[in-house]
Amino acid sequence: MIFLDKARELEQRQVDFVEKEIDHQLILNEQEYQKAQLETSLVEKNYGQNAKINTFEVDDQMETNAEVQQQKQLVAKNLENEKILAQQVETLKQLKDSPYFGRIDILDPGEDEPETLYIGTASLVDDSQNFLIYDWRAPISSIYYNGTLGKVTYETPMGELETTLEKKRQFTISGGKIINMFDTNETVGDEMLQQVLGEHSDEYMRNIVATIQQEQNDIIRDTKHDLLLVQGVAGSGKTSAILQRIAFLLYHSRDKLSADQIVLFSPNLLFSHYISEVLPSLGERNMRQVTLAEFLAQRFQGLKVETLFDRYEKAKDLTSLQKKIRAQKESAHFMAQIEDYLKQLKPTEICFADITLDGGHIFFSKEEITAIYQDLPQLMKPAQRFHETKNILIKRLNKRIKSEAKKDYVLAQVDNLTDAQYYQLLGNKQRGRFQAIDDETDFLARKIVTKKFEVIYDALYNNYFLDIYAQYEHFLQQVLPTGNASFSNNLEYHRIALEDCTPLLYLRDLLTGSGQNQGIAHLFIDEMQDYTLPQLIYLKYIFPNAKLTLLGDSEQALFNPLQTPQKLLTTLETELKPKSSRVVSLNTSYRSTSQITDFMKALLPDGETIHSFTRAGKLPKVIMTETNTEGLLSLKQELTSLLKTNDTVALVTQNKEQAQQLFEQLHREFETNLLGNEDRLIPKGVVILPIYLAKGLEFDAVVAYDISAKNYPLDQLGVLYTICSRAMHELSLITIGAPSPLLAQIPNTSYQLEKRLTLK
Ligand SMILES: Nc1ncnc2c1ncn2[C@@H]1O[C@H](COP(=O)(O)OP(=O)(O)OP(=O)(O)O)[C@@H](O)[C@H]1O
Repeated sequence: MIFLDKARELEQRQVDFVEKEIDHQLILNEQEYQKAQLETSLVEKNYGQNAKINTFEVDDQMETNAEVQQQKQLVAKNLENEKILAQQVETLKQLKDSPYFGRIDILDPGEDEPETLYIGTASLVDDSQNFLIYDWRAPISSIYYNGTLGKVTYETPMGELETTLEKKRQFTISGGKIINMFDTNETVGDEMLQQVLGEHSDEYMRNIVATIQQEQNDIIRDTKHDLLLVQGVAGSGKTSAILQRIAFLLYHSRDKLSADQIVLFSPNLLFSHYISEVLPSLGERNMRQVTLAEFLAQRFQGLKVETLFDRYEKAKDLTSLQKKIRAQKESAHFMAQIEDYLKQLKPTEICFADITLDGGHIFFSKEEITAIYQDLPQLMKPAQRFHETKNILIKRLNKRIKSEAKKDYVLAQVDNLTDAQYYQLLGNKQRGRFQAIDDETDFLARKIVTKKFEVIYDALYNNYFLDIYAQYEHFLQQVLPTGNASFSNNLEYHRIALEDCTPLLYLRDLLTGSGQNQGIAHLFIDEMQDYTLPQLIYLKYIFPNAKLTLLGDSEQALFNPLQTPQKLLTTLETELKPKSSRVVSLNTSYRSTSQITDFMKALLPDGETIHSFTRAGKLPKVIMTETNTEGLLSLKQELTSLLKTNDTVALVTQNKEQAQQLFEQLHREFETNLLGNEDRLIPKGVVILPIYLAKGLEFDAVVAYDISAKNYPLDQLGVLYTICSRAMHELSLITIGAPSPLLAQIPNTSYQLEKRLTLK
């Protein structure tokens, strides 16, 4: 005990010492920051004055332009500098509160004395280049996450190194004071994790760097594979792992990779907001984030794109023929059929469209465009041929601009230009500096005509001379005639079904050679079980240089059938053709108490593979009622009781309709928030939301209502499992009438049963 107190005292002294250094660096940084701010404002002021210089005389104008450009560059450089300093100040402030969370003592081969290293969210180096804190992403820090005491190895850019881990210590430091510390031989000890997981849910997800588990560390630090498939049970830290992985990748390829080259497809806007603070808390900029709905809406402007949620809501009303058609459109084979279709497509079958000028006057007719395409060598690929057709059309447009510019009406317009219009059209050119006066007139006349024909250029640029909808219909008529009616019908009402979106885009992009983004280096897809193979194939196609990290849990599949991780990997290897791939399974659920995890496990036929993390809580409750009135009364009582000890209580429903109904029934008595598609914030108190909006989220307590045989037949397993797995500390299920058969397989020791019987 005395020894422990002594050790703690020594460690607190070390913390104090580091804090002093942080204070010192903070003062210096803040001074630098203020200096940089002052410099920027001086340059800006100077820039403002220069910009006011008389620009009527041509020479003055040239001089001013050059000076202004120089000033502009200076401002940009200063602002960049300011941004870096501001970021450093921010990092130092974060370190000041909690400088580090780990310590390792290592003895390198040939050394007599072990070296002590402290590990935190960022590195801290003193004036003599001594590392007072090592960034958690540094190669040596991997020992903290992976190693148990004794001989260990770690990867460095120069290859694998060996050392001996003599001590591993974990800390909780807050406000510069050690709250808790202990030595451990485990990878990262349970005690600290229990403490973190026992806390209440927050508006934002937190980073997990202090307690990353070994199997999560494997995902975070994997730089070898082009396709990393993570299949993890609910709450196993998939989302957490990818966010730390992004921070890791940014750190490791600092000079080659920027946050803009990373795209994360997230399940909904609530989730996007929920995870938005993790990277900034690690001193990194956020990656680009998009939902599939946003991505598609951008590409189908003017059409209402069916969302995953619409698809889910209407799934129950589909006829068996509709289901069959949808399954065909959602198969990888369908994408292959598009490729085959294009290989044998005749030029006359390409659905070119007229390009018209305002007022409907045909500028390039579809016959003219078809003829151009037809005359090009047959050996060319469709995309090349299309591209060449476009080039020829642009050349013809330029020729037309040239000849049109000579017409009298245009020359008359040049004569009538005001001074301001004249200078605006001249742009960077200097008045009176053309070789001949006619050149200047010709230049201006062409500018006027170019402006007039801008719509034609836009149409060419955007490939509007291809009627892609007609083309897709033509394709459907050839390969899946039964699938054409619904597509055409939707189009008439300016709608498009989700299953038609990616095949249509793929057809368009292959035909026109457009749509690809070579600059994206990493593509992350969360909740990948909700994506169809054509969607994944298309995303891989448009981001050809991106390494893929796909995360999912097939048990939480709301839309697609279950698949084992290995089978899924084989399918993805065939369809996405990565150079190297790896599947990682995460089987421990960290989110929920062990009682809730055990309950969820029992729901699943193969649930024994799930491990619950040892965090104790109350048994989940199953409240059985017989009538709607009784069910509602029990629900109100349960919410009241849960609100006493939980910040956020979520009533998660199967669909939007149920959520709306419950909101109507509750909002007069409870401060209740009904969450919809466009919501970004999760308020405290009672929130009501359909399951597809709760994907990826977690709440202190979850209530599932009316878990009756009618609402939850056996095929609703994925939905019920996902609802239950959103709960961190408490879970209650209320049944009305005959309970769902899904509850039958749960041993009655796994929950607390309450029966509310009607007194007749
Ligand atoms: N190593 C860890 N240390 C601390 N907390 C962790 C760790 N791993 C996971 N958690 C916590 O467990 C919860 C679930 O994590 P996360 O949301 O990343 O899991 P998930 O696998 O994406 O879940 P789901 O698929 O159910 O949405 C979060 O609160 C997260 O902070």
